[in-house]
Amino acid sequence: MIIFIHRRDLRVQDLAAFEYIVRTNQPSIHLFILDPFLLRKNRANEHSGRNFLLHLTALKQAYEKWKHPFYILYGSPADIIAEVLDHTSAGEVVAHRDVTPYGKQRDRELKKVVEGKGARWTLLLDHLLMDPADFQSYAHRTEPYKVFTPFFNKWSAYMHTYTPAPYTTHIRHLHPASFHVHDARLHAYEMPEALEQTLKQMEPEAVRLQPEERLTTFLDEALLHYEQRRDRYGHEEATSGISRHLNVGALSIREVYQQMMEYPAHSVWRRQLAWRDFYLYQAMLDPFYFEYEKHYDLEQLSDHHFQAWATAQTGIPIIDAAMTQLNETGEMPNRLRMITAMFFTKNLLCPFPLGETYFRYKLADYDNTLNRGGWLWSSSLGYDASPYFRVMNPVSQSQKFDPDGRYLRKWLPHLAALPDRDIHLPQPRAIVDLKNSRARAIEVYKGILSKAKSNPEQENR
Ligand SMILES: Cc1cc2nc3c(=O)[nH]c(=O)nc-3n(C[C@H](O)[C@H](O)[C@H](O)COP(=O)(O)OP(=O)(O)OC[C@H]3O[C@@H](n4cnc5c(N)ncnc54)[C@H](O)[C@@H]3O)c2cc1C
Repeated sequence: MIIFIHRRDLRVQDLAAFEYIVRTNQPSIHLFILDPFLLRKNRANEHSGRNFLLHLTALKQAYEKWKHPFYILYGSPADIIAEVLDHTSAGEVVAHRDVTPYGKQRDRELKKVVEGKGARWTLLLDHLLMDPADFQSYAHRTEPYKVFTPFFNKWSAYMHTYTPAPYTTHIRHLHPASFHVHDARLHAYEMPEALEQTLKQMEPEAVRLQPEERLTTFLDEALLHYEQRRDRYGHEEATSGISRHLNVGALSIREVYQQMMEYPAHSVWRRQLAWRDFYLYQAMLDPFYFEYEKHYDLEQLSDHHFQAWATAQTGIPIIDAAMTQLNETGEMPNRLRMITAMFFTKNLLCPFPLGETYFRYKLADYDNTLNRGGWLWSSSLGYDASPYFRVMNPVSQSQKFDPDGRYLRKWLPHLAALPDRDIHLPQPRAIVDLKNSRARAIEVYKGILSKAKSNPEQENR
């Protein structure tokens, strides 16, 4: 018997693990462990936590539909797996590989516990389009690519040869197994009443999620115009909006890729999927990926303006509109993520990890690896990042990508009456002068980069 632990793979078809289990022809117990560590700081009530719990509710509904038992337990993953192994005859525990520092540490502990009980611990790759190890050998490389364009060229050739087909295994092909969760010791790992209620209340919304429909609608109706419209954030539906489903695994990346390839005008959007693979690949192969800040002296930066930025009180309309959208809905279009992150790190001289952490709670589509990639790029502190002397001007960005101020009027109704000519301009109460702060940022970041304690980019190239 196999125990399968769902993590960021909240769906019931096209999973590497299902394919693996069906080949072993063994019954399987499927469970999800709600880890209190990942729900700390009221995460369940933030957009990122809610998006995850919503999809977990949808997963529970899918299991109910297919009548395969599914257990949601609450507590330390290592403790829970030890108990489940003690209560079942399972000889193997299977999960998909995680790339974050916490995920890797958790999996080391799980491996120890599982092997300590005489069972087998199996980790499978599921959430990238390509297998990084395989890709490295295809590219004849020992070090990971650090620059996107050469990576993308090789990735394109690789994908052409090894097009990732979705797995055809579905939950209905597996043999369900169950165990007695009400045993006194396992009872301790039942979900707290409040969380159970939260999931219950999410049921009607979970039914309406339908990630596949969202993908199909985008491909049918918006893919053709993606290149022209993707930065026009005043126009909704210009981008796919699939990230909130993709990052929790409710959509399979292989399925997305296969469907996209059926449309001739896919090249620009495909490149975005390559950025996703690029960051995930870096996170797996570059030991510095999650600790870039340790290599720089960020002492000249401060959290002085953090509150004003986070609460949309900077007096720069495009920043305040974007932060209002984020705080209210958990969404923010890509161009606005770049602009707000660059404004935060450059004009406001705030350290990027502070903004990165804020996005962690607020973004519905939060993904540790992609969020870090975006913040490293915007702060000019990662590899292949925006150059330190490039500081986007929020006003000209706003004039260029939202010329009629439609987005600003939606999120900042108190400015709605202003004419198009004025609506983009800093308010009299603006907390920084854009020109002076830009000049200061260039000077400060030049210093930070030249005095890097050790240069991860060089060391690791
Ligand atoms: C500071 C900052 C923080 C970010 N944090 C996150 C995050 O936490 N989670 C997240 O999914 N994305 C993040 N991004 C990347 C990007 O903004 C989102 O992926 C995109 O806005 C999602 O919208 P969409 O699904 O409509 O994308 P589309 O434009 O339809 O693109 C399709 C898919 O391609 C991938 N993609 C698109 N742009 C990027 C990019 N720049 N980098 C990596 N992958 C990309 C995503 O998986 C996306 O769903 C961040 C970017 C920045 C600048």
